[in-house]
Amino acid sequence: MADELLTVAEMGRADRAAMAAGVPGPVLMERAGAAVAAAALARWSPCPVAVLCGPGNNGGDGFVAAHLLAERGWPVRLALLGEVAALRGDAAWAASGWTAPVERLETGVLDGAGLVIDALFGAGLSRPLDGPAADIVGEIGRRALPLLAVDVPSGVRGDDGAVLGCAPRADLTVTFHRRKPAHVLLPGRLLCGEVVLADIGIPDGVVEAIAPRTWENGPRLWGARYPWPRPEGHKYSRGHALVLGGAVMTGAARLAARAALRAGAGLVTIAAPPETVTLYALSLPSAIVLPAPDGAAFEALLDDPRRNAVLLGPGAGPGEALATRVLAALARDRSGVLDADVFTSFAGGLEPLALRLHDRWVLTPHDGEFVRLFGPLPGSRLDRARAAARACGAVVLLKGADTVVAHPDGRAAVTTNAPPDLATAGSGDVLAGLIVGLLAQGMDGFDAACAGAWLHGEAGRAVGPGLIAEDLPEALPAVLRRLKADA
Ligand SMILES: NC(=O)C1=CN([C@@H]2O[C@H](COP(=O)(O)OP(=O)(O)OC[C@H]3O[C@@H](n4cnc5c(N)ncnc54)[C@H](O)[C@@H]3O)[C@@H](O)[C@H]2O)[C@H](O)CC1
Ligand SMILES: [K+]
Repeated sequence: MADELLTVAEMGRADRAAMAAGVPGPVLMERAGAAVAAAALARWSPCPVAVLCGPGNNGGDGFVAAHLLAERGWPVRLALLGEVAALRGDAAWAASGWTAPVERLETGVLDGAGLVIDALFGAGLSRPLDGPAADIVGEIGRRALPLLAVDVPSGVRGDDGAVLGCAPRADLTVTFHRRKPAHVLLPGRLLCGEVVLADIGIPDGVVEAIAPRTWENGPRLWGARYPWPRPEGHKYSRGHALVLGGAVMTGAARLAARAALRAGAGLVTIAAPPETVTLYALSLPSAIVLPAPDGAAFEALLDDPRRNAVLLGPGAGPGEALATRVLAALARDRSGVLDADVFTSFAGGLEPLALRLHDRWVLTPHDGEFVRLFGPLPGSRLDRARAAARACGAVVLLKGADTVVAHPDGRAAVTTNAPPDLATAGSGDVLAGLIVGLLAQGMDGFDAACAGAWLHGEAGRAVGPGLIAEDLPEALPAVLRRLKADA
């Protein structure tokens, strides 16, 4: 599938499994270095190159790439952090193939360079850059030199994309066999630039044996289960979403309801305060709008099992009334989405939710709402979303430029297609609507959250700068046409 994301430890297992399967380490390194050289040849015209090698196998890749570029007539200078004699294993083997001078790692090696190849640290980074490594990274930035990073930009932590101390901004990063979280989570993703994934001959069966639990979000993950309308279908077979409408912030539920319809829900009902029924009805002819003056009226709407998916939160106003409606929805066998004001209504009191939630429910907090409900959990966004999903029993979609979807069973997907234009009022309401619309059609919680997040990103890219939330549902038909064409 190649959308799996391997942790640094899993990548090490893959390397070892490949060697156990008869692919020697030097062959892996030779192929890695060749992929680096090929990427440089493809992207840049011949120019003086400064190859910066670290003391481990990342440096080994650099030695191989330097040798291959020099063979193609590129002027190459190579600088090493540490001594050649200190190199071990595959890196020592790679260095033996470099017969030109090995310079000390100092900023002077950058003089006249048109390209820098950063082979200082990769999977073995274990602490913030310091000393000569930090100095030369700073100088590369000051000189704004084009940079090709080997595996990851040095200083970026493979498992979460965090920057330890400092790290250069790469134009291109060549990584091997499978991408790591650092290539999709921020800030790592931004520092990597374009990521080239190179096959270094690790047998595919190796990944199956590792059975990774993290993917980059995309149609290959859930497309086979996308609920396309069937010829024999009708609106009642495409589910019925119930959206709780607010009395004041009516736009949120209207955006969500429209998005749910665009996502393909057969019917959408907005449960509205009586005084707002006309407003909702006028703005959404295809939605059913029913008055729900109190909790009992809302529960009466919930009691109809055809209303199989429920969205609560957007524009509902935090407090006891919303909490009561949420618990009423959870008391019935429904799927649904909890968003926005729900997290304030249950701030610090996850227990009542966790007792009733299951994995056909999706929570869609942004960072602030996440902390309000789950507290300041440690670790990366992947770690935190996973911990929250495990704690509450529902799928947790932690919104951001690198939205993470996590299932209570440990699966997680990172979404990388969201443009910054999506950071606008109402965008989250549309996302919640997309997800409840997909749930209504029978997608499971993890698939619906992943597909919703991806469609949301694609709609955002389709509209682009100047985007307002109202544009997003309208952009969906074109996105779905492309999704269907590519299926
Ligand atoms: N067969 C394989 O495993 C392949 C690996 N590939 C490349 O190898 C690197 C991983 O190499 P490794 O030796 O494990 O670590 P690094 O080269 O990333 O780090 C070297 C070494 O540096 C020390 N160190 C860590 N952090 C710092 C720091 N901040 N300052 C100074 N020194 C530091 C630590 O001791 C590390 O061990 C992987 O990224 C690939 O590029 C091949 O490409 C494929 C086969
Ligand atoms: K590197």
